[in-house]
Amino acid sequence: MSAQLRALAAETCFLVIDQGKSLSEALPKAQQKLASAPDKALLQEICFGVMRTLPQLETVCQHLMSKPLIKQLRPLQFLIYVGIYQLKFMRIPDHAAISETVEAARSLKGQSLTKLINGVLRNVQRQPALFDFASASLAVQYNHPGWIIDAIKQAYPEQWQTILQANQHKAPLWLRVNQQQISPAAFMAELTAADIAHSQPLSYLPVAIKLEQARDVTLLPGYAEGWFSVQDGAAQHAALLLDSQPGDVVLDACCAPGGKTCHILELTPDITLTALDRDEKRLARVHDNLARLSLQARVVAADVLDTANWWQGEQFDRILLDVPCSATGVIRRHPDIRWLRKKSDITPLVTLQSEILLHAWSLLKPGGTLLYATCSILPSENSEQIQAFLSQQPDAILHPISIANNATTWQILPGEQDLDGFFFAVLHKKITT
Ligand SMILES: C[S@@+](CC[C@H](N)C(=O)[O-])C[C@H]1O[C@@H](n2cnc3c(N)ncnc32)[C@H](O)[C@@H]1O
Repeated sequence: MSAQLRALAAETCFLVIDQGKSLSEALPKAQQKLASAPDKALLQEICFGVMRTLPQLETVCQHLMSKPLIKQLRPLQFLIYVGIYQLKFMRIPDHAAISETVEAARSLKGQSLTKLINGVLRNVQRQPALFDFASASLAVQYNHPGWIIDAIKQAYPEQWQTILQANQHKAPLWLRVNQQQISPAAFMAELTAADIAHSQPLSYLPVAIKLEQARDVTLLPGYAEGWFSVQDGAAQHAALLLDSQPGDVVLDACCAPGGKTCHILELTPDITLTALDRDEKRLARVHDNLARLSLQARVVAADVLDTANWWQGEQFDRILLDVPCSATGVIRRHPDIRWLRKKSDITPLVTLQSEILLHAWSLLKPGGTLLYATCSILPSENSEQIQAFLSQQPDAILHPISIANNATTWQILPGEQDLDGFFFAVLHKKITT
């Protein structure tokens, strides 16, 4: 636990909140600068924690500082948040949290601010009432931006508080066993032998294994051999619902980084699968995953809307559309999403989703199945999107989802059965004569 670690945490939070970088991009770069696994984990815990509590940290600072630090001093403002987060939410001894944070200010060119930072942190230590937010705005009480709170409240008048609270919890680590390599029972025996606590909580998804504690998955048994992949339990429903059959010609139209592509192939290796994505950088991960899991697909870098560039002229039996979305269902796993995503992003996303859906529909065989999926919990991207599509497409019908009590669309909310928030709709194309 060092001053360097605190300085890295402050710089990482600054890059995300002020510069708009994603935490999954900024954090690994910062972690590379630390040698030990515990330090890397601590850096993650602090950065995730600051993302989860930013409005409360800002509010406390508003009470203790005449004005926030600006311009080139912004990283030092984040250092103060890092210090307060440790004092209030972590089990680090106060004296260590304060002295290491003050020391970190020097490496962030804040020698002249060490007194101020020390003073703010000592006040936080002395005044627990600063953390009474009962009469604060909902944004501060729930640590989410107002527009997300409003949207969730409107869509889920009964459950909005539960959803916002679920977003504050750490997500468990879900694995998916690659049944082409090992059975779930044999894999769990390996975990038990390695003394790794695990459970198999979803009766209809025997390959979904939950680990309570975050770990370096490359050190788990069978990583290099392709025995398993990391994938949330909710996302593991996609390949099941697509239900591809041996011999099918299948399209995974938004495939990168390939989690669902690989699951489809693990269930039905004897299909012809085109895995397409327009992001070449993300497609590199699809190639890596296929290679590690010993699976095969035709991987194509193209925009699904630009058919002339990639389509070989044969309609598909099954299409998976895991469309780009607001990711409002996975805020607990990616706590920075709530700050990076803007209200103005939603309408263009809904338009793109509807274009992709309409276009993909024309590539589906009559009698075929299209699975529409998002990791969003906003109705505009989910149920309303599907209703609008059905009203334009008389040859489309919804297929009831048996694992969801035959509901015609399935919205999983974050935290339900310890899963991420996800949406599924299974669409059948009627055969018209
Ligand atoms: C939710 S992610 C897919 C996750 C993936 N299915 C998995 O399980 O690993 C959405 C993907 O859609 C891709 N995408 C967005 N617009 C696209 C388009 N017009 N054509 C093809 N891919 C697109 C993005 O690059 C992104 O990788």
